[in-house]
Amino acid sequence: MIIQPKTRGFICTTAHPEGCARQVQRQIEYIQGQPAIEGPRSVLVIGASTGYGLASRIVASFAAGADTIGVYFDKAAEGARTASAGWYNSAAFEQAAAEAGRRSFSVVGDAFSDEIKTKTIDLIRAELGKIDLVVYSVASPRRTHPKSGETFTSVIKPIGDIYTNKTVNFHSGDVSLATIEPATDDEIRQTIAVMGGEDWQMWIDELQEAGVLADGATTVAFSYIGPAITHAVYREGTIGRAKDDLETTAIRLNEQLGASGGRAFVSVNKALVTQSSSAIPVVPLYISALYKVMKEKGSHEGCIEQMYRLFAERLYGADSAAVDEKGRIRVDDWEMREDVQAEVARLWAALTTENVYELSDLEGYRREFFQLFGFETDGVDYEADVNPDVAIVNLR
Ligand SMILES: NC(=O)c1ccc[n+]([C@@H]2O[C@H](COP(=O)([O-])OP(=O)(O)OC[C@H]3O[C@@H](n4cnc5c(N)ncnc54)[C@H](O)[C@@H]3O)[C@@H](O)[C@H]2O)c1
Repeated sequence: MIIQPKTRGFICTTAHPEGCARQVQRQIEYIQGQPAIEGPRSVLVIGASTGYGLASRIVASFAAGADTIGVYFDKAAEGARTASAGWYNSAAFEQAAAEAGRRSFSVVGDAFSDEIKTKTIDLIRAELGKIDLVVYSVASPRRTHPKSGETFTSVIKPIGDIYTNKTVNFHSGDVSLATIEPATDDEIRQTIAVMGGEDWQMWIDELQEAGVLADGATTVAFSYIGPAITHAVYREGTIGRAKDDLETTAIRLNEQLGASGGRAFVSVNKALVTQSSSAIPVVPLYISALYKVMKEKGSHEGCIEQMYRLFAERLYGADSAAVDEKGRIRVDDWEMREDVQAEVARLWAALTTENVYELSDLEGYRREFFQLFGFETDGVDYEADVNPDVAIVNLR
């Protein structure tokens, strides 16, 4: 079939297998051009099919030469529906890993469930023995609690006061004011239940109890802080409360794993175009302004560059002890540089519908958004007939 993008708001409901494969290949080639990392040998990535999770899996496999298991929630093609981007990404990753002689396995299903945890543990036992790095990179709008059965929905809202700021429709370029009502206490509770640390803690507990975590194992999950412009809707809003909970979980896990020489970290990453970040009001316009400034300064990074730096310099490098006052790794350091933020703030104040393509990299944002789904990728013939039905080798 001929696959074209179909968008609904900030969601693209189709994905292109060849375009996704090329995006994965581009990330692998970037890693192959970097020095190898003396790092983990057996890696579990939870939330491994897109964004930061996929990039960390590529780094583990192609820079450190590790065996990997990826857990993710993606759908195969069915009838007239294409598979999701994460499915095609993972198919391409598994294929490339197999060709490079790396061992890798995919577990597709709900990482929040007991069933997928048990399945993953059985797979580790059967194939890898023990894991020495667990990357937790799940981003989801919903979670069903495995014990109580309650389904929680996360919201992205301010806390306390109504919040108004600029936002952009990145398809049309319209800059307008978004006004968001504050969250209720129950919405805060539910957002923490989805995006906080409880599920990460459950994974580590269950891996440890099953005896499949190596002594000295490391685990890392991802957080975000960002500038004052986004604080009300992000760090001081509902999602920020969830990140506070994730960061508290890291401190607890660090003690828990520390008993056998292990470590747990939160890494604060840069704001980037991913399926999750495109759903947050205000943030896409901020990212567009940030990209403009960081590209001009030559310090722009995507997921793969961020994850390479995290592994090479922080988790397994000379700077492994470099954490902030709250024990967090900061690979958002270049984003948060004073000169970068001063320039972003200057642009932010001036941004309007009339000048948005000039003062920000909205065109780059829009293109990267479509590239997440395998569209607008160089070298792909989008008029050609493609088979949407792509198998994942090593799917368990
Ligand atoms: N994108 C950013 O700007 C940014 C910045 C800093 C930190 N982060 C954090 O990084 C982490 C990953 O975010 P991302 O932007 O890479 O998101 P993403 O949407 O690209 O990836 C999310 C991953 O989670 C998986 N997933 C979702 N629900 C699942 C479930 N129930 N079971 C199994 N897998 C599931 C998806 O399949 C996908 O692999 C999040 O904690 C996010 O807050 C993101």
